[in-house]
This record gives sequence, structure tokens and C-alpha cells, in this order.
Amino acid sequence: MLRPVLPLLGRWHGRGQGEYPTLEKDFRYEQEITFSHDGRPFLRYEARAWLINDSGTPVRPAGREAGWWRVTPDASLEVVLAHPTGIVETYVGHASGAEIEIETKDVALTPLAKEVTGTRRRYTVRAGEMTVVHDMAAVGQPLQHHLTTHLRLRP
Ligand code: HEM
Repeated sequence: MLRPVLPLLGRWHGRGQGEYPTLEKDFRYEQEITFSHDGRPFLRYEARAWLINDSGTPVRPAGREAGWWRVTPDASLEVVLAHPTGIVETYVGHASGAEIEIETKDVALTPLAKEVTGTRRRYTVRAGEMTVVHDMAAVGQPLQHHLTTHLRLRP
């Protein structure tokens, strides 16, 4: 049952680049992502990131998120993610071979959270590298690129 998401399993580490039209400049970060399971038809997910400077030295902690990736009997995906920034997202999606795409069904916000109205994520695992592309609609802007990360499994 876990077959569609097996390529994601493990502890991944890499770097990424981010941007958004409301931000003065783009930024670079280091990220660690872990997908694990206990045999049941869902994955435990956790990700943490650090902004880095031009020489690659970590400057400060950035995005963190945690959640659950459910695989349904018809092999589609249901995902729940929670962020320390007061955002909770539910996603639906599907896996086709090396590509997994999920997009938000609902976004819930605490009173102080930034206004995020939707996101879409594409995970591609090829030749031992995972690429994650994260598009976001937020703070009055339409759905567009926020983050791209390239990761490899930690030895
Ligand atoms: C690798 C993970 C992430 C990194 C490194 C990152 C980095 C950043 C940075 C550097 C900013 C500029 C403001 C600041 O310095 O805090 C920012 C803004 C923002 N990010 Fe992210 N982010 C990440 C993930 C996310 C996720 C998962 C979401 C949504 C669920 C998100 C939503 C936003 C929003 C709404 C803003 C504010 C835009 C504005 O107010 O103009 N970010 N992000």
C-alpha cells in the first residue's frame, strides 16, 4: 500500500532557493526532510530549514513543518501539515512514478498567521536526488513559486 510513496522514505539533506514578489530579495537555505513509517499506510513527515549566506554558512533557523502523508486504497494521497507559524494545511494529491504532486484542499490559520490561501508541492525523486518545488498563494498574491530544494539521502 505504501508503494507510491516509497521513493520518499529516508532522511534527506540539501539546499534550496526561495523568493516571493512581496520580498525585497530572494534567499538561500539548507533543509533536512525526514519521511518514516511504522508499517501502517501513512508516512510521518518532518522538515526543518536554515537560511544560509553566500558562503553557505547557516544564518538563522527558517521554515519548520511536520505532518502525516496518508496513502488511500486507490493509491492517492491525503496529507496534513502543521507549521509553527499558525498554519495548518490539508492536501490531496497523487503519485505517478517518480513524481508526486499534492495541492491544498483547506488551509486553516490562527489569528496571527500570515494569510496563506493555497499551496502546491511537486516532489520528484530521480537518480538519488529529490527535488521539491513549492508554489504558494499568499498575502494577496496568486499561486506562484516560493521554494525549490534539491536534496540527497543522508549517508
Ligand atoms: C524551506 C522552508 C521555508 C523557507 C526557508 C522560507 C523562507 C522565507 C523567508 C526568508 C521569508 C521572508 C520573511 C522572513 O524572513 O521570514 C518568507 C516569507 C513567507 N513565507 Fe516562507 N519559507 C519556507 C516555507 C514556507 C511555507 C511552507 C509557507 C506556507 C505554508 C511559507 C509562507 C510564507 C509566507 C506567507 C511569507 C510572507 C510573505 C510576505 O509577508 O510578504 N513559507 N519565507
